[in-house]
Amino acid sequence: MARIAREEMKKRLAVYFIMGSQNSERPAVDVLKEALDGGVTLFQFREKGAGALQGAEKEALARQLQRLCRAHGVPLIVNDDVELAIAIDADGVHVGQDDEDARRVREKIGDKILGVSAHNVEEARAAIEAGADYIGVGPIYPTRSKEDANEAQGPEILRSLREQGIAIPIVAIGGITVDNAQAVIEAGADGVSVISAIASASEPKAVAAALAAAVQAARSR
Ligand SMILES: Cc1ncc(COP(=O)(O)OP(=O)(O)O)c(N)n1
Ligand SMILES: Cc1nc(C(=O)O)sc1CCOP(=O)(O)O
Ligand SMILES: [Mg+2]
Repeated sequence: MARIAREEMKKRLAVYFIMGSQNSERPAVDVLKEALDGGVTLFQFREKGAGALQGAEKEALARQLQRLCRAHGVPLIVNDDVELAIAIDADGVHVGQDDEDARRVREKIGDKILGVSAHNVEEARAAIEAGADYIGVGPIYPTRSKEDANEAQGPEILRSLREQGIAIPIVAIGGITVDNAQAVIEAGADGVSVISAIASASEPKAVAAALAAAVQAARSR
């Protein structure tokens, strides 16, 4: 298997849904099934925070969600837990600045997809050097889904990274909804990453479809 090509990565980032069992009152499997039917293009398993599953239960849920993703041809990325990603043969891993060193993660996961969080141009350059396939930039807008989130930076951070020559695929994250998705793509992101917009929706399929349409509309401008 070879590293994912840049253009393929950009396409995959279009509607990047992140979820763990703690993000919805409904079973995660049901929410993900509907979201995939709506057009989610990439999924991150992020089992984290109060009430998060651990150990064998966490791995069992990851494998359940992975079966769904595979049935839809959508890659599954594991958040933080590199050993779990390797154990279940996930498609990739996402790590932040306080997680395992990205260069070390690249060594461990070979050609799997590597996503790294970056909040400024220095972190973006370091992520590229470490072998990231994409960077997650946020929070763009205020979020209630991450306890230790930084201050919201607005879409200007995306424009600024592009102006400073950062060409790696970028997914924007934090407070993104159907209403502001076009603005972040126009500012330079290749896709949008969301938790609550889909996980808390009464109709995840409809929201995923609306996000896909918004990204597509902004891309074709
Ligand atoms: C796509 C994407 N972007 C950013 C993050 C945040 O990662 P991190 O800063 O490590 O925070 P946690 O998600 O681990 O709490 C992400 N998970 N995904
Ligand atoms: C997981 C995560 N990382 C962020 C960052 O800024 O790095 S913001 C965030 C939570 C995104 O959830 P919502 O779509 O509900 O705002
Ligand atoms: Mg992390």
